[in-house]
Amino acid sequence: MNRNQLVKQIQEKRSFLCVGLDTDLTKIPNHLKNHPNAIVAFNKAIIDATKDHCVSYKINTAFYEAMGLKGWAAMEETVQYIPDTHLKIADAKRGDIGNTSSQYAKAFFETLPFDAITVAPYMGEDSIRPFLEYEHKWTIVLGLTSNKGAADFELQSTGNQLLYQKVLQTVAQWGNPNNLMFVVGATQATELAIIRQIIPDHFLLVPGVGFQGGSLEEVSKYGLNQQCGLLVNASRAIIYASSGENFATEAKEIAQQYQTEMGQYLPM
Ligand SMILES: O=C(O)c1cc(=O)[nH]c(=O)n1[C@@H]1O[C@H](COP(=O)(O)O)[C@@H](O)[C@H]1O
Repeated sequence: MNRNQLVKQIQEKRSFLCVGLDTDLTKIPNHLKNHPNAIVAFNKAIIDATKDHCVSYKINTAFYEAMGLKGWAAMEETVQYIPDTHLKIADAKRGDIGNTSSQYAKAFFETLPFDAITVAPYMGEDSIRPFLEYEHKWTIVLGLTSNKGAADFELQSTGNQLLYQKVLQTVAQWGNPNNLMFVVGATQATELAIIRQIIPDHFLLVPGVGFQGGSLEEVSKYGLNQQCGLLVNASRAIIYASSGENFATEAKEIAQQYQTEMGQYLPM
């Protein structure tokens, strides 16, 4: 999916919501737990219920990898079920020497039909290049993350800027706003004004609203650009909105609430 297609989806739906499929067998409703393909049944119901209110789905691969072969199969079936109108993100946080990153890129962009993958920048340019070589695919590099540990490295000073700012500035030169996004945690909304000075045009993937306490209003205030430029992710707040048989209806309700609020903030 290219940038124009993504922006068109956002305009049409008046939503920049990304639903996170962090599906955990221990947290899905009891009535589904004995289903022979429980994770997929849960994900399909969530996708059916929320697809009109979001423009993207993010599959956090850890939740699937933790289940071994069955989990990997569930991930494959889930990503194939996501409509092509929606940006399909593999939240895999990969990155290794170039030779190995090429295999990660192949796994998620060729073997699996993802549009985007999250990547850690620590190993530098050659670890990120193989992902950027794919046309119409997106590399989403960790910038300023939502967790407490962001203070350990990302927020440390390196001369006249913070480390995460150096990452944004440097990585932005390796790609362009059509194939590169950055992760910025919603809990870091006040930094967004500075971030927009460094990368005014790029899309940002912003997790951390809902359970982690980030504010959609703040994120929108400081993070929106003329083409929206934001994908705000919520996982647990949506998919576990209810642990009862009405889980999909409740998920839809929360997704719709996000959509309505986003519509009020969108500049276009
Ligand atoms: O890359 C991510 O998606 C990510 C980066 C970050 O800084 N913080 C963060 O929470 N995430 C992911 O975003 C999702 C947040 O989930 P909820 O807190 O349940 O909405 C999880 O899949 C996290 O792994």
